[in-house]
Amino acid sequence: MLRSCKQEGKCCCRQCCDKPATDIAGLLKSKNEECLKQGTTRQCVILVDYGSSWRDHRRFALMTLRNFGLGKQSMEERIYGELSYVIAELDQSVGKSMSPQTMFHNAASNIICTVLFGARYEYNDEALKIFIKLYTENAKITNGPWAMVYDTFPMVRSWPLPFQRAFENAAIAQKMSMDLINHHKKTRIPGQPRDFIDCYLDEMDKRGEDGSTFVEPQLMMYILDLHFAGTDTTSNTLLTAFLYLSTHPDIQEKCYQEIEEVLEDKDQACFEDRHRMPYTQAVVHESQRIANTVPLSVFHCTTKDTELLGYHIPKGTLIVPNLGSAMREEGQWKFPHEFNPSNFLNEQGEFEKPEAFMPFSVGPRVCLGEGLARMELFLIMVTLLRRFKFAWPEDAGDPDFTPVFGVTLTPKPYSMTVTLRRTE
Ligand code: HEM
Repeated sequence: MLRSCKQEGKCCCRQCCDKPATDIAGLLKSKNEECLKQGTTRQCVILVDYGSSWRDHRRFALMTLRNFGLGKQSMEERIYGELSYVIAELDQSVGKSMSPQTMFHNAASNIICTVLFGARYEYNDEALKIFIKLYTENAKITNGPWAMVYDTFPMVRSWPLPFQRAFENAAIAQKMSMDLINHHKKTRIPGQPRDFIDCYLDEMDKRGEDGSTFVEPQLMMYILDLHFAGTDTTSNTLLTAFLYLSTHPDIQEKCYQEIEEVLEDKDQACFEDRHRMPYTQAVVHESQRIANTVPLSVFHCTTKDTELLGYHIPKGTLIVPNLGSAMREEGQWKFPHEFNPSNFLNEQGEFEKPEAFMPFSVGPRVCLGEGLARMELFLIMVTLLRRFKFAWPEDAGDPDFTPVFGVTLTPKPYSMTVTLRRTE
């Protein structure tokens, strides 16, 4: 299939995921689903099959995110609120080297937490540390060799092998999610939602109990879906971006110059400013391309017999969207194998997005948090690059760009030195 796509000069992944309607929007009962399903009878959005429950929950989340300010100023304010803590942490590292590993996870987690639970956690809060540990561990286990063993040999599933860790983690996360819901139930005023949980509880009241898919166990899983999806993805993309920026000082400097020129005396950037910053936009996108954060997307399956590039694909076939291959495919990119913002710039230096760019996937199951993630990446990168200069430490040896594989790709732990450019 890849060969016929190449012959036609088209992007195979896009043609596949973007098929009309919902031909491949289904999901098989995969090992991932089985893994995460243990201990609960519900799934919510990410691993749920195509159908009315998925559609209703997806619509509800998009509407609720919009009501809490996505695309409006209030989401920018949430991001800037969290950025002030990131800046405080980096301020303490000025003149030294620091590892950004947990900092970006904490920040991304807190931004989505303010929408979900109406609260953020201090960076040394035990609950935040536990959430992040559970998510990062499970992101590796569920696409790792032990998950393959689990999937291939049903008889070993109850044995005390390392995949049991994923179930233990899921059980702890579910309990934490349920505690948050119970706390909300005690403190909420119906009809006056403070956050996503309150909105969902209001929706449950509205729909009643007659066959509605809006029920508490779904809410518990929904919180975890959104919290995990909104944390490990954005943070690993930022980690990759700063790994490459600290090792490519020329690119970092060009970004800084453009940001300063465009913002002049303005205290901070807004998301709209991206249209006046083609080079920085290109760097943000190039970071996402090279990060290849969710390399195999979420596994789909065909919902009916379908045709793709002349191939017949029967209903129920497992589809693994290889987003990573699209984002490095020769013929689709000027510089497929190097970190080079020119991949997103035309001859006139204007920002241009090739169709093979699909870190959020495409089609009906496209990432639900794309808008939020894009806003976070732009505002965080612009703000930090304007205030600080990041460099690869002289004594750190050669950088290792090989990521650690999992549901998400993670750069190996690294440090960068931090210098202050401006104080206000
Ligand atoms: C750089 C950051 C992000 C990347 C690269 C990313 C990527 C992806 C990808 C590849 C998928 C699978 C789409 C498919 O099945 O075809 C996905 C699904 C999803 N993402 Fe994201 N994501 C990011 C940030 C976020 C954020 C911030 C949220 C939270 C609001 C989020 C929530 C979701 C949800 C709920 C789904 C499941 C959608 C569905 O099946 O209907 N993501 N994401």
